Amino acid sequence: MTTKVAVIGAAGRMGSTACDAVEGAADLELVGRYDDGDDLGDLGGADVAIDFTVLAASEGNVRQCVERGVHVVVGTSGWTDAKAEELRSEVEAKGDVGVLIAPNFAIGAVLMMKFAEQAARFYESVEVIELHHPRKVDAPSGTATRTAELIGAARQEAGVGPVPDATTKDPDGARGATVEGVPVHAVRLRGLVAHQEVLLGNEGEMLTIRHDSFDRVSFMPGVLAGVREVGKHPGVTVGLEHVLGL
Ligand SMILES: NC(=O)C1=CN([C@@H]2O[C@H](COP(=O)(O)OP(=O)(O)OC[C@H]3O[C@@H](n4cnc5c(N)ncnc54)[C@H](OP(=O)(O)O)[C@@H]3O)[C@@H](O)[C@H]2O)C=CC1
Ligand SMILES: O=C(O)C1=N[C@H](C(=O)O)C[C@H](O)C1
Repeated sequence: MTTKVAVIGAAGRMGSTACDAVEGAADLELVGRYDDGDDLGDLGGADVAIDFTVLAASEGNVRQCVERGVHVVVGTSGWTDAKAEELRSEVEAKGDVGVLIAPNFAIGAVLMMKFAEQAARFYESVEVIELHHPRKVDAPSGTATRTAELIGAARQEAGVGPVPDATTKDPDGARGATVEGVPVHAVRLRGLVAHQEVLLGNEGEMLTIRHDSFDRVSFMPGVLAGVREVGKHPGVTVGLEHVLGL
């Protein structure tokens, strides 16, 4: 039996790659492509919808899918824990419907976040540098934000104090954004796709954890795993690691 899939944001960079991936999978059938201004209607009878749009649109798209009893795999960045929490009771009220929100579908990026979370408690200093293509509209990236949240929580749990930093003068924000106490820096550079480094430092040593997506196909095994698994996870799940059993 095939799973029917609709893609929202289908003309975009990720949406079009996801359409190709669904069409290339023998167990999946692409039943709908939706973009800005399209009525989602019954989503072409889809079992699962994939959303790669912008946050402002994604929130409404997800709610419409849930209302229709369609599972959703969300890749759009900007879904904070608080937003996911707001959605939780609405999704749970629909019984079996599953919503999977993944800041990053690349397997290596999921591992990078996991490794950074594990390393966090051992280091005094930590900084996140995310590097992306210059057409990206949001900064810092969803992946960098999630990474910093995981690191911040691990440091807090272990009782690690604030990162040492003597800066008292930074009128132009050269030290970057601060997410959960972790400095986060965003680079936008022609030629890049999606990359991130987590730098962890102690007296006399540094650990660098780096992941590179050189092509958007890198996200597709994770997207397809999400499509296949989301129905087995009723409610709201944040992070592909839960689907991968990490
Ligand atoms: N989780 C992950 O692994 C990854 C997540 N992303 C995230 O996915 C999102 C999309 O990225 P990307 O594909 O590069 O961006 P694009 O701008 O290429 O694609 C976004 C698409 O969504 C469409 N869109 C905008 N508003 C709506 C709406 N209301 N309903 C339906 N479609 C709409 C846009 O149409 P139009 O151009 O006409 O406005 C466009 O076709 C971003 O948030 C990005 O950060 C990206 C890569 C990996
Ligand atoms: O916009 C992108 O390209 C990406 N967005 C996601 C993010 O914000 O983390 C995932 C990946 O970094 C690519």
